[in-house]
Amino acid sequence: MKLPVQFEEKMKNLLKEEFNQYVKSFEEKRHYGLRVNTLKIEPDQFKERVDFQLSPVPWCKEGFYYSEEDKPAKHPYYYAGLYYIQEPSAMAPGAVLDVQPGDKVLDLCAAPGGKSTQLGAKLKQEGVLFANDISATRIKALIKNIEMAGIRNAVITNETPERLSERLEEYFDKILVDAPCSGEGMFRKEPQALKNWESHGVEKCCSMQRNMLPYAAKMLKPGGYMLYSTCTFSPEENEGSIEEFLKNHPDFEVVPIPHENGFAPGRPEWIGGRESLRGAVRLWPHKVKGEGHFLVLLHKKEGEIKNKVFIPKREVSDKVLEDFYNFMKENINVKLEGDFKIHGDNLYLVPKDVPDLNGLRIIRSGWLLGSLKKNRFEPSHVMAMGLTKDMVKNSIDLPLEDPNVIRYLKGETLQIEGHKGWNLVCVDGYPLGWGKMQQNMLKNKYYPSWRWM
Ligand SMILES: C[S@@+](CC[C@H](N)C(=O)[O-])C[C@H]1O[C@@H](n2cnc3c(N)ncnc32)[C@H](O)[C@@H]1O
Repeated sequence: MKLPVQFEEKMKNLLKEEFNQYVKSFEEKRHYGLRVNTLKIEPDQFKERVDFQLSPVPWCKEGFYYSEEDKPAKHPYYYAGLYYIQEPSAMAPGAVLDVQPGDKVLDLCAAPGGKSTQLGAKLKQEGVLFANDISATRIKALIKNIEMAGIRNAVITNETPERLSERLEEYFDKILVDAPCSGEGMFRKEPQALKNWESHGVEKCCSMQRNMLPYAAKMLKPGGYMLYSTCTFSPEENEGSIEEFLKNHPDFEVVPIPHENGFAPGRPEWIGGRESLRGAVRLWPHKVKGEGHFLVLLHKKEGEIKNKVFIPKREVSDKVLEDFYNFMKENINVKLEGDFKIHGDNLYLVPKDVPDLNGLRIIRSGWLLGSLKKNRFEPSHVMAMGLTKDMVKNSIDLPLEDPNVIRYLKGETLQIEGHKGWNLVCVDGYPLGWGKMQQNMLKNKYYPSWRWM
């Protein structure tokens, strides 16, 4: 691989005798990874069900390397949201940030959602995940990935960190800032990263990172944790951006991340930074089976919350929800508790304790249940993905080898027997979407834009 001369020279100066080993890693094959979605299945069960050649990623207990021949993106279980295809090093930030069910979590730079889906799984549907990204195009993949994963407690926003911070001051327990960066760690995985490096230089990225970090800090509760990560090697964007941040935020300190599983320490000496930055982590492609990454965990000092965020009472009248309640009575075995919200004709279940967000660019206010049409409720594909088979009255459970699985995913009508009306179509018990049964024919309600091609 031809690396930019300027980049090679810089890395040679930094790494000295280690440089040869480092640069040799660019000639080696990249590693492929997938992360099991524990909202749907446990890793052990998953391993038994698939015939991929899996071996564990040391730093992420749900993460596995797979072989190039496995093709996991072309498997019905992928469509059922049982796993997310993720570069192994990219699993590290979500593994290190200790998210607990019930936490309020922000993923500030979330698209396409690799880390959001990981954090969402850790929340186990309790608490709230705010997944934000500034890019209106990249956010489309974020929506799809969160919805496919069956995360019911996510709010998706398309905002600047500054505007978010005006409304969500001291609100979050945990924040991930997976910052835009020059992407040097991705040169081996994505040749496009080399081109981006030339247009999105280190300097430009530093300024974006240094600009957003104070807003992220403002949104963190006293006593909360913030994880900053990049997929680049440049000291300026890593130890440098954090040194700059810590200079202006004495209420934050570095929490050392254990240097195990091949994790190498931060290098404060490269930017004349404080010693505690050695507690950061660098993932080097010549030391781990994965691409280049940097992570640092920061803790905000304990203290009183000065800015209590106002949580409005959301009430939608039973009259408006009548068709929805009728649908629930006929089709769903559980009661959905919480606040409902209507946008246009879309009905959402809003996660607990979400503040008033009026005026912000909200892409999803919570779990999109469906739409209130004239005299009926139409459940959404997103609702199907967030359900389990035992939550519905009627389902059609197809075994993996049944050709109807692929037919369903292609959007075809199925000649099949089942209960009249709405059915949750599953593969081996895992929901794929809705179908509506009419006289031995299952009308396919699979999302047209997600179809198997
Ligand atoms: C490294 S990528 C995030 C990858 C993502 N966390 C994942 O795991 O899939 C950085 C993201 O930051 C977004 N971004 C850039 N500037 C931003 C800003 N000022 N506020 C929020 N997001 C921003 C980009 O659109 C990009 O999607």
